[in-house]
Amino acid sequence: MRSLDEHRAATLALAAPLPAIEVPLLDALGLVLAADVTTQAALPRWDNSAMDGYAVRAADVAAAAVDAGVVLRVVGDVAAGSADEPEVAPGTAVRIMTGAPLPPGADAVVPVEQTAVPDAPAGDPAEPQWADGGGAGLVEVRAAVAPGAHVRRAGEDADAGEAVLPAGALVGPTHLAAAASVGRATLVVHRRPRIAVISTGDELVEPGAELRRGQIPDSNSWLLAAAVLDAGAEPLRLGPVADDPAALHRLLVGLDAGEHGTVDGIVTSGGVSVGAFDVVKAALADERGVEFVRVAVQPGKPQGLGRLPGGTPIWTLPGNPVSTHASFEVFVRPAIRRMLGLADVERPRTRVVVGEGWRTPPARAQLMPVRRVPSDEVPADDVRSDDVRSDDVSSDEGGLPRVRRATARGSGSHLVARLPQAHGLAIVPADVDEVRAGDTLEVFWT
Ligand SMILES: Nc1nc2c(c(=O)[nH]1)N[C@H]1C(S)=C(S)[C@@H](COP(=O)(O)OP(=O)(O)OC[C@H]3O[C@@H](n4cnc5c(N)ncnc54)[C@H](O)[C@@H]3O)O[C@H]1N2
Ligand code: MOO
Repeated sequence: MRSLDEHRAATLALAAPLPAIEVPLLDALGLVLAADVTTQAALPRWDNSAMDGYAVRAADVAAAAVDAGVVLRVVGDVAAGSADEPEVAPGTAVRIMTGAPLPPGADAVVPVEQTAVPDAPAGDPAEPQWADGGGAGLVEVRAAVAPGAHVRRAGEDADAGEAVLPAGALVGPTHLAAAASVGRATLVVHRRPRIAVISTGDELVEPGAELRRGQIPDSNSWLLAAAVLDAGAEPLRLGPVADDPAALHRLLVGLDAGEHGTVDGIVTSGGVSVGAFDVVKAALADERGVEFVRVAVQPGKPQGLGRLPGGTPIWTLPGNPVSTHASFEVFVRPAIRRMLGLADVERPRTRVVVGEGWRTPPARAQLMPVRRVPSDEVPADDVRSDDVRSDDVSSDEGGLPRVRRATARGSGSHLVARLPQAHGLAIVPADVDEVRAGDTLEVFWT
C-alpha cells in the first residue's frame, strides 16, 4: 500500500502553474500574479496634504500659539484634484484640502482646527471656520508647526520603479487597491483552472427528486464543485452519471479532447473500490496513464490518479462522502492550488490537544474530522449545536487548541450530515493505533 505522503507527492506531480494571461483588475481576484507589479512613478507622486487646512511656511508660524496667533494672508486654494500652483510667499498661506499637492513655497500644513478667522462673528466653536480663499482673506494660525508637518511626502509609500506586488502573490482586495494606485488597470496572472466534477453511481439522483428504494441524492458532486470553487478554480459539474463504463469513458475522453471547453483537470467520485460494478475503474481500465492504488489512509483508501491521453490530469476519489471530502482536501486541493501558481499549497496547520480519544485503524494514517471545542468542555455523547465557531480561540493549558471528533457517534465515512460540524481534519500517523485524551495531533483547518 502506498503511504499518504507518497500519494500526495504523486498527485502534486500532476499539476503545474497554468499559463499567464492579462485580465482586468476584478477578474484577477483569487488568482496568483505571474509577474511583479512595479510602480511607474513615486507613490504618492507629489508632496501632498494629510489634512484640510492651510499650506504655510513653517518659519512664518514658528512663534504661533493659542494666545499668540500669527496672521497670514490667504492667497489661494488647492482642492484635491486641483492642478493649481499658487505660490506661498513669506507671510501668506493657501487653503489646502486633504490629498491636494503642496503648493510651491509651502513646507507644512496647519490643520484648520488650529486656526481662526480674525474678526469673524462667533459661530459654533466645534465647527472650524474657513478664511476666504479668494485672495483677500486672513487666517490666524494658533499653533506652530514643524517643517514637513501634515505633509505626505512623494515616494513615502513606494519609490519609482519599486515592485509593490511580487509575482506569486494571491490577489485579494488590498492587492487590487495597490495595483490600481500605481496605475494598473490589468494584471498578469496565472489562468484560473477549470475542473470537471463527475459523480458516479446508479443509486444517485439529483437532490429534491423522488427517491425509490435504493436511491440517494447525489451529494458528492455538490461537495466537490464547491470545494473546487473554494480552492480558487472554476468547477464544471457534470453528472451524476450512471454505472455505464462505456458511456463514462466517452464522457472522459470528450472532456480530455476539449469537447466541453478548456478542462484542466477531472475529479470523479465513486466506483473505484473492489465492487462488481465499479464504473470508474472499468471505464479507465485500458487507459495506460491512469493507475488505481490503495493508499494507507482512512478514509480514502481506494484512489485512482493519472493523465488521460490528451494530458488532462484525473483524480478518481472514493465515493463515501467523508472519503470524498478528505481525499479532495489532501490529494486534489493542493494540486489545484499549484495550478493557480501558488508556492504554498497547504491549508494552515496547527497542533491540537485531543479532548476524547478514539481507536484508529492499524497501519493506516487517519484523517479525522474534528471540531474545535472550549478547553473546559465536558465530554458529550454527541453535540449537534453550532455553539463554537472555528475562530474561537479555545486552548488547553499548553496553549494548544482543543478538539474532539466532529462525528462522535462514529468515524464512518458515510456520516455526511455531521460533516459540517468539523473545523478541520486531524492527521493520525499510521503507526498510532489509539488516540488518547490529552494526546496532541496535527490538524489542518478546512
Ligand atoms: N469489499 C470491500 N468493499 C469496500 C472496500 C474494500 O476495501 N473492500 N472499501 C470500502 C471503502 S474504504 C470505500 S471508501 C468505498 C469506496 O467505494 P467506491 O469509491 O467504489 O464508491 P461507491 O461504491 O460508488 O460508493 C460508496 C458509498 O458512497 C455512496 N456514494 C457514492 N457516490 C455518492 C455521491 N455522489 N453522493 C452521495 N453518496 C455517494 C454510495 O452510495 C456508497 O454508499 O468502498 C468500500 N467498500
Ligand atoms: O477508505 Mo474508505 O475511503 O475508508 O471510507
